[in-house]
Amino acid sequence: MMGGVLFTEPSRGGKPHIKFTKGHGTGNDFVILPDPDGALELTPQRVTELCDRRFGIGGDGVLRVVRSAKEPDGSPMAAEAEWFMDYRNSDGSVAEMCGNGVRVFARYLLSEGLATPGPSGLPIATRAGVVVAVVEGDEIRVHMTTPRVYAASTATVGPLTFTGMAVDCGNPHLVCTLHDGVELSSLDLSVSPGFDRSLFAAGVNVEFVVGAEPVESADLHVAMRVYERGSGETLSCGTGALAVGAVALRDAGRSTGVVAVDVPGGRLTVTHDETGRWWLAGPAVLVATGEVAPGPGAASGGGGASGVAAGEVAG
Ligand SMILES: N[C@@H](CCC[C@H](N)C(=O)O)C(=O)O
Repeated sequence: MMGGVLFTEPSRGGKPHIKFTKGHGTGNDFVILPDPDGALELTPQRVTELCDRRFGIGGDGVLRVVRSAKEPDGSPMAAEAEWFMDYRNSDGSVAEMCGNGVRVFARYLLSEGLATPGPSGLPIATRAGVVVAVVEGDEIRVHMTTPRVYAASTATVGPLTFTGMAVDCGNPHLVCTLHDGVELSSLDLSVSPGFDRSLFAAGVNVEFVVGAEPVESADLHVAMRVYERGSGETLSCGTGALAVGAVALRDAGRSTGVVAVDVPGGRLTVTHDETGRWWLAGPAVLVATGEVAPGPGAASGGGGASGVAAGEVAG
């Protein structure tokens, strides 16, 4: 395990240094900030600085680790889940849920000894409700909130228009199936796909999906790429995979089943089981710890670049 970390401590020169851990789930990467008592003022600017891949630590988002009781969005769930995942996209925006993030968040809590799973797993509060994480070796499997497939819509990528289904996974998704002859790798996702802003007033995460060769471990197998609201194209999106899995099972006329979802960063597995639960499973890895020197005025929300003062990489 990496060195133990907990929020700020007076450090060199008397400046408070913020401790962080870096982690990822299938290449969807996060800066994890322990803030058990909710003392950290995490402005959108601070988030963008931390997530900057050249001037900061780099990440698709930030996971602030705060006790539910200490966070207004989390306190209604405090009796059910001690810890709240405060998720921020790399552009500083707040999101309701992050499927890879919550798996990495669980790995972090367990690695730091901040939580012990109960008989049914480790409950974690999110803006989309309480989810429950279960460790299975290198993988973390999460009982997610139920995805709701609710409307047909379209997305555009350059001159191409794709039909898709809107899916609510706590956060918004639009799952588009590619037409025959269009390669997943050919899509230019360097800019946001076009979408119906009257349907997705708060923005949307857009998944592009193709069928893949059967695999033994799953009933269905697909591959996807994603353009995430607030982060751009990422190597993986857990809630995106959940949305894709829900649409794939629905299109196959199946009420239950296992869907292997290949993403550029690896494979996630979505399961709808006989009890009606939806599960998301995949690897969740912590790769480094370090300290960030707050920039000038950062504690009060001002600017300043993040300076990594010290770090340690997991072996
Ligand atoms: N990568 C995440 C989703 C993160 C939030 C999303 N960009 C949004 O704004 O809804 C995942 O693994 O689910």
